[in-house]
Amino acid sequence: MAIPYPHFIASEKAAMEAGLLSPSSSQPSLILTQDDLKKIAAYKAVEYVESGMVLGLGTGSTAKHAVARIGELIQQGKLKNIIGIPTSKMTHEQALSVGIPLSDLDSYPVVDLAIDGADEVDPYLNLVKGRGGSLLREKMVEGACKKFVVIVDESKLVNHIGGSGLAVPVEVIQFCWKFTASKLQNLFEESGCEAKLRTFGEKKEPFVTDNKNYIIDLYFKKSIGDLKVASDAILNLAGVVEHGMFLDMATTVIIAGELGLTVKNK
Ligand SMILES: O=C(CO)[C@H](O)[C@H](O)COP(=O)(O)O
Repeated sequence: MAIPYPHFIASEKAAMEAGLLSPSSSQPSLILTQDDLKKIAAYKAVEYVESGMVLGLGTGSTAKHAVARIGELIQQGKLKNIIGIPTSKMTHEQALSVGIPLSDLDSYPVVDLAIDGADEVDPYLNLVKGRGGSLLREKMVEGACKKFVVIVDESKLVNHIGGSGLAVPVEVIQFCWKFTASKLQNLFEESGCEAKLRTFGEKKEPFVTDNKNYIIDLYFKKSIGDLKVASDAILNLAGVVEHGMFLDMATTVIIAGELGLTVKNK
């Protein structure tokens, strides 16, 4: 998606660092893609990183720009003694490839800062995550961090979680997943909920997470209602491992959009 973007207002520094703007251009005039916006938000978030930090490394097409940038700054000697805690096997691979030393929550139970994308962000900074399938490890790592910076382009902003009509993912064990899916759907009957097993490929094989679980995607026709009540009800079902609503977890959300960067703090 190309977004016409004639006036770059708030994020010239981030755009320059992201290689999207030359320092010599006096009248910035850019056509930015959605991926450019993701990169700008990611580079801005990396400004929060300091040497010596234990860092939660998110997963997805936005977070991958942050991981690449952190690797670049380590290679340039501008960041030292960083320990990365990846939130997926994919991010683990990428972080190794760009030279970020890695560890895990067993060795580092307190994470200084995590940077990750999101699928939805509401006005209270509640999130939906996990459409990329990594919600369990993301919730563990991001739940252990002192500061959680979320990076999104403006297409991720919603008025109500689940209100976009797109998936709210729930990670479930494989055993009798149909039973769990029907329990989930019944929980939210009044919200017009449809529970669907996530599949991939032409053969529609079940998508299997890094933890060898399945994902049931919940689609809501009407409001989910109170998010904390919904969260507790989902987590109370045997067979459910975790869900993708990240309530009251983000401390900062960086949004890249048509008018530049917006930074929202809790
Ligand atoms: O939760 C996630 C993966 O489990 C991602 O952070 C989320 O899906 C956003 O991804 P992207 O930056 O590719 O839009």
